Amino acid sequence: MSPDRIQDARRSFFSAGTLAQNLVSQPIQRSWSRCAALGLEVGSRSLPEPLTPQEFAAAAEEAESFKRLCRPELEVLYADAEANDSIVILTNAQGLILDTVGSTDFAQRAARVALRPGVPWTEQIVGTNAIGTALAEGCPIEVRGAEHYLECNRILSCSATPIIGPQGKILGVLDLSGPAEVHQAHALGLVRLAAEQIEHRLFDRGFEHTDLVRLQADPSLLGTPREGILVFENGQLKAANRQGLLLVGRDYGAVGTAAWADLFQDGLSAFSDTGRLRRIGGSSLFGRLDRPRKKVSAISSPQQKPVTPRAIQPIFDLETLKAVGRAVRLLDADVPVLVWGETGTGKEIFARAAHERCARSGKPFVAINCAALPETLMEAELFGYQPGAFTGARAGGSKGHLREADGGVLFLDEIGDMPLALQTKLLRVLQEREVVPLGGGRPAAVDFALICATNRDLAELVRTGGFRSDLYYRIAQYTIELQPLSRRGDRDQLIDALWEALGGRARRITLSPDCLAHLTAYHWPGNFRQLVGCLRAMLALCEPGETAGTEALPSDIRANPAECGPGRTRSAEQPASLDALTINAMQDALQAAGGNVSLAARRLGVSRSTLYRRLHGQL
Ligand SMILES: Nc1ncnc2c1ncn2[C@@H]1O[C@H](COP(=O)(O)OP(=O)(O)OP(=O)(O)O)[C@@H](O)[C@H]1O
Repeated sequence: MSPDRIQDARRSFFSAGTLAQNLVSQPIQRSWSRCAALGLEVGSRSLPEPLTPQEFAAAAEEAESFKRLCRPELEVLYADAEANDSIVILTNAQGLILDTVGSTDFAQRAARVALRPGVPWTEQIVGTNAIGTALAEGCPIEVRGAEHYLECNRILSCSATPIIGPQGKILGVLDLSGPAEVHQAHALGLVRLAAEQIEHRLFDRGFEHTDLVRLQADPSLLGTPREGILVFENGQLKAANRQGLLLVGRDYGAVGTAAWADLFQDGLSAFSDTGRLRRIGGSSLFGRLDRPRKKVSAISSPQQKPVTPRAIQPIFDLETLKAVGRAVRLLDADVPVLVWGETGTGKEIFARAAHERCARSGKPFVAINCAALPETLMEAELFGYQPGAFTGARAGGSKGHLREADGGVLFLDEIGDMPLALQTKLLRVLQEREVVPLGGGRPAAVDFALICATNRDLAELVRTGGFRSDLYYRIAQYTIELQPLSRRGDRDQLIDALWEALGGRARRITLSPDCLAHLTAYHWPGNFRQLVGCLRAMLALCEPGETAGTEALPSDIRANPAECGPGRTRSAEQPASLDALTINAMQDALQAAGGNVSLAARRLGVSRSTLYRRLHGQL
């Protein structure tokens, strides 16, 4: 919808009180009417109240398994969001923002209208918006600029979709938000696809005792996230995904009410495991039946126990494998290890690999991201607390992550973001090997091996007073540096290995030589995270047996000519335009910074996202 048409629609709705036909979509019109009926002030500038840190911690803990379930898709979208000055948002079923990842620049702008973790974005509180309206309408929606009810939210352009559980209950919302002036035509498609994959994974476990039917009009899509799923217990429809219901022309109202015989002409017991299924009053479909394997009593509900995302085996080059070996020897000798690397270079994956191979492998691996924990909660989360230590504390108290790591390995990610007061406390634990929980109580002995990680210059932080020197010398006895992908000369082999690990070969999807050349030439500022995310997205968009050409690539990678990656040479004969000189200067700065976008942007005196967008032809 063009901005002018939205303005016309606003004028007729807010001044004349009428809804002009077709100026904005029906769902937006319905939402405006709901907001008007609630008496929301369009010009209101008061921001929605965030939850208190304790309330937010409780909500985040409750949603922990849901967040874990959505993590692979968040990583896929993260790469796209960072490149497009946008953020990915995950909320719970009440529209409370649990997580945002993506462009730091845009996240800061979004925070000015309280689009940030800890704030509920329901229609009742912030008027028409993609998250709240997707919840109210129960379907995917895009809300652009002035379609937002409140004037202050016009700076946003957001696409959101509810994530729906097997019984039709909304579990949360996935949203991609960016600046209103940039129309991201593919954003809604991307979040829908991601939600479809999350919803599909919900059927991986918990339905072993039931008849689970996979459906598709095209048999080659059976076994992919595009397939429909219907679950029957004693012939009654008990669960389904959206695609499954669409294929049989029903909605979630059919779950719990419809029977097999209402949907198909062929009897369930007569259906052999794979074949055609004739619908009642419709065309036939291809189906595959997973027959029950376990007794009902042994099964817990899939919503209570969502599956953990399918992770791929890490792929290490020889250098990294040797570094893992060194880390193992250090951990076994009780020497802390510091892993340094740009974002997404696989610092946590590296730490996990070292844990799996070290003497403490049978014991816990506890990973804590010091940048992700709100400062107010970090102390309680790390050191634990006594019952009633503070308002909002869990009744039984908490052991704390340091004690949870007892016997195993503690991984402190983004250690450079730990507040100074906690650095002092952590140093004491490392020296005395005991933890004193908040609110008093007896000190408890702890024994863990320590791996810290950062993408910051800790020595510089020490010089500027942001990091305690004594803690620095304690944790940085041995530093391992992980190379950014921009510096790796084996990117083609790496892409090939990741493609295989992600299932590309198993699904008979090949990368065309041109496509592989683009992927190889690209400098991957988001490193493994961006590369894995990009390959996952390409796999999701390709059909089995297909060859992925350059059209399957995200636009920024496609726009980066294969021969013009880092290390390209400039022709001395060609006169350079101002624009070309700027781009070249940016590319040189990026190369000089070893591919570190933040560092290059700092040196050039421009923002990270300006550098990024400029290099990818978006400015
Ligand atoms: N060696 C690897 N092989 C395969 N995939 C990897 C590898 N390293 C990282 N990844 C992928 O990249 C993602 C990010 O990895 P990880 O969280 O370890 O990076 P990080 O350097 O700790 O990131 P950050 O600095 O943002 O904390 C992983 O979830 C995984 O998908």
